[in-house]
Amino acid sequence: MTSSHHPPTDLPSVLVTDLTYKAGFGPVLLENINLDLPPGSRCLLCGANGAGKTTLLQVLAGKHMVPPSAVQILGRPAFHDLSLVTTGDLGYLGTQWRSGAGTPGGGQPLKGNLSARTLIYGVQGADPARRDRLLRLLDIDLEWTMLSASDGQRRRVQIAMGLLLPYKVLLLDEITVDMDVLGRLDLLHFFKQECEERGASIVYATHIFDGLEGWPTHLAYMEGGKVVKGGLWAGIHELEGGQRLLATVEQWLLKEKKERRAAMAAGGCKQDALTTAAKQPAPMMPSRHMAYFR
Ligand SMILES: Nc1ncnc2c1ncn2[C@@H]1O[C@H](COP(=O)(O)OP(=O)(O)OP(=O)(O)O)[C@@H](O)[C@H]1O
Repeated sequence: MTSSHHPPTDLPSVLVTDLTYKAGFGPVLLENINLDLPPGSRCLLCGANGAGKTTLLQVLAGKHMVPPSAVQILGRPAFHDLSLVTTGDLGYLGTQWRSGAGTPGGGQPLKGNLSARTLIYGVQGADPARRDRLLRLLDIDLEWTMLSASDGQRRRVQIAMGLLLPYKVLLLDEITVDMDVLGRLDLLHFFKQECEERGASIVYATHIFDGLEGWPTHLAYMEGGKVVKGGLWAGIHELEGGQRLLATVEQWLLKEKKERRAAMAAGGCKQDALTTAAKQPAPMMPSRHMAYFR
């Protein structure tokens, strides 16, 4: 099946509506998130460690079940419409090596000492010109083997595999972290071209802001599972007048840290009570099932 089954429309590339998500019986990890990214968007997803960026990207990638109306990618429900992945329309590149590189649904660890050539030429349906362009861009030696390549070299091969098919929506989770500065800037430039020339959309989670000035069209800043600042880049008043991105995000993070510490100090007595309760012996439970929760 090819993406020609889905003719171009004016639909948003990514539409998230009142998304709240919790993992099984666990805590709420994402709360009341709204996001509307038209074709051609480049959205910078940022926030402190544990803010929920990876969780949100994984939900957008269709890895977790949410109501079809909560997350629509190209007008199709992210979890329920498998064709998003099988056509290559939706790509996901995370920090782990995934068997279906660049696509959700993988997750097997890399096994065997495969060469870059085997991996890259193994991606079915890739356009040879696009493949050559990516090999040049990422400066890949096809003779690299994955067990002897460096982290950055392995990452380059992974990125190339993930980009071989011309995605319409690409989700990136900290993928440039092991790359040298030149490789990183070249890649950012390539992504910008893809959005401007093909109308692709990218959501990019990162803590590295070097070279990002002028790159994003949208921002989503997360705190505790919520998007607390977001929308069109031009509409974010703190970033007006050439204010540096790093300095601005640093201020937001500092403010959040102070508020979190103040809340913890205020909740000290409550915490003590919880700790005391936790130290009590677990009650006897009559069934094996309930014993599981002790
Ligand atoms: N399956 C799960 N069950 C319970 N809690 C989880 C689960 N997955 C993630 N979390 C918690 O959700 C929160 C958000 O995690 P997430 O990995 O999305 O953060 P992040 O913003 O990507 O962080 P970082 O910048 O460190 O990569 C964390 O507190 C994490 O411990």
